[in-house]
Amino acid sequence: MFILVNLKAYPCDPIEVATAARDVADSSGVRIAVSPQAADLARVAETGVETWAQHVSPNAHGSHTGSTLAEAVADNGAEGTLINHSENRLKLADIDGSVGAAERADLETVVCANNPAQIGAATALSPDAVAVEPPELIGGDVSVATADPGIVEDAVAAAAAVDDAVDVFCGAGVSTGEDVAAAADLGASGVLLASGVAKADDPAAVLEDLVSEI
Ligand SMILES: O=C[C@H](O)COP(=O)(O)O
Repeated sequence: MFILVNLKAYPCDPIEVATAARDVADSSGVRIAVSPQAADLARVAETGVETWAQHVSPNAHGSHTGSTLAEAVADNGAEGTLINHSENRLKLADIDGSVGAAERADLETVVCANNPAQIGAATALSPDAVAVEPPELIGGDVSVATADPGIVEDAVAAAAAVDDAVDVFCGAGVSTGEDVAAAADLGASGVLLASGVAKADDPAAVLEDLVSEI
């Protein structure tokens, strides 16, 4: 299982989380990545943790004020990027463009989607992975794998029907090792989570728990 921790715009210390994630990944052997604000990418990457961007623009170099270029995040240490997160939705053409931009910059890609139908469409764009996240469960206390296991199973089936080389992750409300194990049992090969770590008093303890049943 891949554990991808999105720090969103939470007021946490990205270096504290990154350092804890690096240490837990090293001691457990579990793949863990941290996705900070774009401005924090370089210093998070310097900790040695696998570092992901939260978004990349479909644009290439040029007159695109405010864009976050795939090349720029890669140059600042990112190894992958989220695309089309529920809190940063893109048009289909821009999702396609962002996947292409990420591939040009050698970034791994996870395209987020709300439901299995969107997962099928996202899979057709050939990212490395897709992530299903029911928006109503994001930021809550109940894991998607507990609250709506069918959506994870349906997302896995929807992706496999299009391209079984694309991995399927799930997210929303994931905060414990039990949640990660439940996601794996439903066919997910990774989890995308945020508040469980970013809002925790002790992020290291949460990360230790997250890997405890893998
Ligand atoms: O990117 C992460 C997801 O939106 C899940 O967020 P959450 O773990 O706070 O529910």
